[in-house]
Amino acid sequence: MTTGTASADGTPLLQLDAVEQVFRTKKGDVPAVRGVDLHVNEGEVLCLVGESGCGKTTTARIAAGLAPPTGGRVLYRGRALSEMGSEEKVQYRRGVQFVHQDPYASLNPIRTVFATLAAPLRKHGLATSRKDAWEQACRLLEQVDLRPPENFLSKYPHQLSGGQRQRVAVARALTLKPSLIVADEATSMLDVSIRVGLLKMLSKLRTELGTGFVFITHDLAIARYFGTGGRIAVMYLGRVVEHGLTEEVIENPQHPYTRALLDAVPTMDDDEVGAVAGEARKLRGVDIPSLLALPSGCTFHPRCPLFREGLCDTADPPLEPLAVAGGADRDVSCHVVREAVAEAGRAS
Ligand SMILES: Nc1ncnc2c1ncn2[C@@H]1O[C@H](COP(=O)(O)OP(=O)(O)OP(=O)(O)O)[C@@H](O)[C@H]1O
Repeated sequence: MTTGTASADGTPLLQLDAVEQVFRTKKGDVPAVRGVDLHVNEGEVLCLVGESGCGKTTTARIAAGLAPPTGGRVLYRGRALSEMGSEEKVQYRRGVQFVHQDPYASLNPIRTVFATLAAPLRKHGLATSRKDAWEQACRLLEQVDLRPPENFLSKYPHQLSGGQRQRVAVARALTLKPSLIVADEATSMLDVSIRVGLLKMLSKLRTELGTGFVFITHDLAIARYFGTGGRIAVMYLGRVVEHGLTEEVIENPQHPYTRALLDAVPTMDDDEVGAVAGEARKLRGVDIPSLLALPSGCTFHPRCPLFREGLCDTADPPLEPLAVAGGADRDVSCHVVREAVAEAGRAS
């Protein structure tokens, strides 16, 4: 599987342009997303990873049009959502679907599976009759491997297992033949064996239907499995700190935060983690700082094993392309790594 393609004129399917999200709370302003630039091409998978609270869900909700950002723009096929007319908005809403972490919360408990799948088909005029809706619903359930579909159509969410509910949620997302699915920790509430089955099914959809994905997960092992052939963006305190091709980032991480996340993946072979400077692999601080009191300079500096006083605590490192030996298209925001790579380049 390879990365997706931009349209003929190079326009991504979906683009976040300097997106910000500040939540106003009684304790103060919470800058949950702080200037995020991301894009996903047709048929491509972009994984968003990072610890709890780093802004993944907020970014996903903005990408799916569920919350307008307080700054920046979201563009679908090159058109800013904020400037779209009503017909364009309908196309966007059909084209980009959201799959929630908790299918039990996202499915209407008083609707059968058939009613859940038929509602968007009817609303968008895609089913001409009840029989047509029933047949389409059967096909959708087969696509998500719920067979025989007739056994499921009359059931209510509480009569299904967690894995089956999430498959119904995916089937509902597929009703409008979307170009992009934004899946927010879609497998995290499931048991491991069921999780693997769902991931396999989503991968199959990716291949068979060519659907693009923004795939949110805190688990790098899952990102590696699902994101193969795509790109990965690692978030920390509302910012992207590293971005590149999934395999390259996972095999040769550059940002100390990405390296620390990979160290925490239990199944990861240590040999697969590349060495930047042979630094300690443990994070210095234990607690992630509060968004209400962000550290100066690089916000990762209080936890960073590469911390350099006077540099990392004063200047905020921009996310910029980094020439990684033998790699391509890497963006990293770290002063120390950038210096090390530049020095290595001068020495060679
Ligand atoms: N509606 C809100 N009001 C105030 N703060 C919020 C709101 N939604 C999210 N936040 C805060 O914004 C930050 C980012 O939250 P977000 O849910 O996007 O992170 P996440 O990486 O998806 O974490 P998790 O995996 O735990 O959901 C967190 O500090 C969270 O507490």
